[in-house]
Amino acid sequence: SITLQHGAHRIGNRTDAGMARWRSLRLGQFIHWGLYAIPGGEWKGKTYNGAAEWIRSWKEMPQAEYDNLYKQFNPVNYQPEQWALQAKNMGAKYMIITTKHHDGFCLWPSKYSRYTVASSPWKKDIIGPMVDAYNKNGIDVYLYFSIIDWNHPDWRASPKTPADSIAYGRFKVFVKNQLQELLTKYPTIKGFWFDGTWDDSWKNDGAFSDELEQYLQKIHPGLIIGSRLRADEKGARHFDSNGRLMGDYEQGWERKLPEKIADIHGNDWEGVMTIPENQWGYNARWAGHIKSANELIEMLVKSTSLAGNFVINFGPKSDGTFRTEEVQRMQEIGQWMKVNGAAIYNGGYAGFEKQDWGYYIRKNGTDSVFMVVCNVPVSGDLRVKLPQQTTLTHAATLENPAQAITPEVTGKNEYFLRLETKNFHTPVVILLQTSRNT
Ligand SMILES: C[C@@H]1N[C@@H](C#Cc2ccccc2)[C@H](O)[C@@H]1O
Repeated sequence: SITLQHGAHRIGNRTDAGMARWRSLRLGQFIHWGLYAIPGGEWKGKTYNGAAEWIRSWKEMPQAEYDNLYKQFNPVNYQPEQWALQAKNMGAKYMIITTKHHDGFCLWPSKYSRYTVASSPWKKDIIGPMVDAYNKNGIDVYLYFSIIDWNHPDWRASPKTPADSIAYGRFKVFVKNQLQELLTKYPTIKGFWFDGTWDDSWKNDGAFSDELEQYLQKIHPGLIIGSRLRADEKGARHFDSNGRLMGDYEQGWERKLPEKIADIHGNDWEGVMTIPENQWGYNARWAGHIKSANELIEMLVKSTSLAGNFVINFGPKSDGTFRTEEVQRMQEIGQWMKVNGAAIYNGGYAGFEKQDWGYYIRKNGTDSVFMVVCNVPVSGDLRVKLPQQTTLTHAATLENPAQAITPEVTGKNEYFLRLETKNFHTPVVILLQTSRNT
């Protein structure tokens, strides 16, 4: 390995209580909300085919016109308490809100910028009431913050001249000030979710990203910050030039998930997922494949089975309401979580041989293992192969815990569980009590 000043400062996962809590939450809600919800993927009769929150970069969108959308930001139907209750009923235990996306518009009245809600017809702080409402409902809040800021005069993707470098130096002070301001105004937040850290200016300044992370931890000990913030002094991101994870969890799983346990290299990780293929902000026209509640539940189960968190994204409309399809997903997922949440919260890798019918999840630190059946075999027989020296002592679904399923023992550590019925409309969860033969 090579000597690095600004690589990973810790080997292995965090072991403190704050990180253990993050690890137990498993299901999060992402919210992308901002000026981009006003055009909603369309402009003057034309449809933007990219991600709605990137419409400012579309050649058909005059940047000055986009930058003036703040004069229309007035979410008269914004009800943070309703948002929080809806998230609670979905079973989300944490929420990530865009305080500022790449367009630079701040959903809080920052004293370091005029490009904020304070300048809009709405005038009031959006973030504060949201943090309060979610915390009141027992949901932790993380603040999304984009380093890229297309609106700020000192932002540079790739400084070319000495003047660029001086401007970008001012920009770094602005970033540090805004982050300190967010921590001061919203002290109950549990961490930052950084984005927009791929440009040269950031990638080639590993020292600053390192110093910034240490500064934030100093003023707010225990903050949880993913790997996307950091670069090392050689421009390596997420993993330093020695292959070690920087930050508190791997934050690269965006619209994709690991397939097997080897893919996570023992690191804490989090997957973030859109319901359409690639829309984070509100898009009036949802085209392409729209994920069903069952698809999202299976992704949540898969993530939990691989010891990771799973965050589902929602893009509220400019008036502060959610589109019907998103409300339906939250309700359907919530119904499943009400019955089966015990398999998700505090769930982790079981260490059992993967079977075709679905996923194993171990309740962390116990001998309780859940089978989540997503693919019901036409035979109705579920094969369970246990590790050596492990025996099955009891099995029953979470839906009918009093109705034990008598396993058929077929050989060394192998059982078949027969399902009473094969017609399920959502993944079915069976709790296995096992014991290790010491
Ligand atoms: C969490 C997500 N990250 C942002 C992005 C991006 C992006 C930008 C360029 C190439 C590939 C992905 C999206 O706008 C959304 O905020």
